Amino acid sequence: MLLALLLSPTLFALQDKLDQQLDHYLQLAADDYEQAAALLLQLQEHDSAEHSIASRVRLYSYLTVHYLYATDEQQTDTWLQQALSLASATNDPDALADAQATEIEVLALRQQFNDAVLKAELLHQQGISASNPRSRYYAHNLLGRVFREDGQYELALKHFVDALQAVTETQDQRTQRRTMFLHQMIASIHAELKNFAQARQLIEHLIADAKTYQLDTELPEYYLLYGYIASFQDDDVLAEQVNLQGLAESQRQGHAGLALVFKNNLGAGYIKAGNFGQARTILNDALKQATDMQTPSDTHLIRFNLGYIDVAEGNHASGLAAMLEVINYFREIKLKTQLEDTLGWLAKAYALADRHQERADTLAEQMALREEILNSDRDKVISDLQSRYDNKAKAQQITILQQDNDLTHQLLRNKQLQQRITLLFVIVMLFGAVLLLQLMFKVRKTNRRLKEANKQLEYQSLRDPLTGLFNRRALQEQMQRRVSFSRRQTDICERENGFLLLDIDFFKKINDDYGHAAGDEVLKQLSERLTKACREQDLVVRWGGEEFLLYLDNVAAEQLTGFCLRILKLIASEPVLYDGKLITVSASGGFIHLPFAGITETELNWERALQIADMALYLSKVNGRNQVYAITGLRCDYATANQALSNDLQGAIRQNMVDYITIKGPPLPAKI
Ligand SMILES: Nc1nc2c(ncn2[C@@H]2O[C@H](COP(=O)(O)OP(=O)(O)OP(=O)(O)O)[C@@H](O)[C@H]2O)c(=O)[nH]1
Repeated sequence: MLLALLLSPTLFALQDKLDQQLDHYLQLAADDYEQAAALLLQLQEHDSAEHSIASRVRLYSYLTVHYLYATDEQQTDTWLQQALSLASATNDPDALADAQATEIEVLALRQQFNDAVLKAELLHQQGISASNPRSRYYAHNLLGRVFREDGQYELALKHFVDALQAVTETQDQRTQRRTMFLHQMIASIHAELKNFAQARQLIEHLIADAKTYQLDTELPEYYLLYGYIASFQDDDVLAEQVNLQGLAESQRQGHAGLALVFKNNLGAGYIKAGNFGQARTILNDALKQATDMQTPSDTHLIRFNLGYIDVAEGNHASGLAAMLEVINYFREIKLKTQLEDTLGWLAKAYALADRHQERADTLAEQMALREEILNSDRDKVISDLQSRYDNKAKAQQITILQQDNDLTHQLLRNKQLQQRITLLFVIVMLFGAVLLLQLMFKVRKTNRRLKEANKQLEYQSLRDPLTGLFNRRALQEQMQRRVSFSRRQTDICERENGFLLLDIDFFKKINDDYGHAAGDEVLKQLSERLTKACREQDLVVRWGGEEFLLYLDNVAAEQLTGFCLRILKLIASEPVLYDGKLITVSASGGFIHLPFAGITETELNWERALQIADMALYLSKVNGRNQVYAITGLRCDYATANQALSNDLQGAIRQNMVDYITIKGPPLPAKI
């Protein structure tokens, strides 16, 4: 084999034949598994005590791992026991390192991770004192991987560095590949510890080395890690570029599975950049491929990412439903690490959909799951340090969301309270307004009633209850108004007002003949007749028992006779009908103008004028009744007539001091 020829002659000299054949086996295993397996089984058959203990233990170790991969448990255990017992019996440090490392590898591959870590820790404490660099490399490499998976990154790093030291002492075909593998491990630890700068430096060297040494087969894995680091460094352009290279490389090498991972990672990158259209295109492509390849885990992951795009593009319900379906799948198959990651994205999706409570719940579930992962030995690998970082941030985020939620609730409660208060206020105001309106109506009504009552009272106080005519008080008020008006007006003398005082003739006899009620009826009917005869501005007053006073507005001297006659006729022409009986009625009157004969009212006021009218009425009575004596003027000056006018009108007439006219009433109808 060309590769074998390149091996160092010095190293060959130190190795026995079995060792050389085992080296050959390793080289074969990298290229042709079948041939390598066949060689190993040959070596098993030809196992003999001639070979060095270390070589034999190495053979048993290789057989153990071979049977382990072939899932032959019994053979695995047999050869492991052989290796262990031979190594411990001889106490050969190389043999011990190989056997113990193999035991750890078996435990790890059988997923007895606790035991693997325990043994690894024992081996670490005990120290690896193998002189053979291959054995040292193998043991340190294995411890590094176990501790890395256990999240004990410092220990892992230490063993990878030791392994690196050991590998530099080996100068064989595998040295380069082993060195690069160790660098890849160290880079991934840096990445997991978020030392992205160092991780990136290492992976960039590795990619360059892979190209230099034409180890292209390693490139897709390197690109995967490189893309991952770039994405975490938010170098999205580089991440996309690297993932595209990785995709091309894995497609070129026919690694369909890896190509699918790159497509998904490219999609995730586009989602991160908010480039949902491009993300959807590549993820749809990946989904088709994943469905064809029947890889449910990838299919679900891609569907999950597509669901997130839906949410981000506003299709909350369908997107969240798709994401939840995937989450349920991860729940079912108990892929805790995947589930934990996806819960983080689901929380983001809930944030986009403004569903804060669900977001808080999801973050809480994610945190609980992370806790569970931390406590579960098998999955501890993927989480730990980062979890511890993130959990704190998540806890804070949950508290903030919870507070946010509480605040929203509080605001909602406040709003509801405010609405209730407003409603209450409106109701109170409405009630108040209604009460106020009612009160206003009541007040108005009361006022109206009061007004009416006042009016009534006023009416009653100024009216005669029997006839409804004004009473003496009304006249007095009218006269007071007249006095105050005349003080302000100068033209008062120009207005010729007049008093016509009327008294029913023989009224006592009417009462006596027809009864008091008949007398009342006469009073009422005459009142109506007088009211009709007068104008609105005139005042018709019941002056006494059977006496009426007409206070007349603006009666000119020439109208006087006509007016008085009309009144006398009104009373006497038509008898009063009462209880089927016709009662003949007449009246006598005395008239005087106010002001009288150009005399000021200060000298001759309305009361004195009325006295004169009363005296004129008396003259009507004594001179035959059914007539009016109107005193129309003076024939002498007032000072001369004053005394006689005060108490003896008859004397004044006799002394020719006054002008007067007599208006005779109509002839009375014959009594029935
Ligand atoms: N029915 C009725 N009679 C009244 C009323 N007021 C006064 N009288 C009566 O009117 C009568 C007036 O009588 P007199 O003063 O003698 O006068 P007269 O009978 O009219 O005689 P002369 O005036 O001289 O024509 C009295 O009998 C009173 O009782 C009243 O409101 N109703």
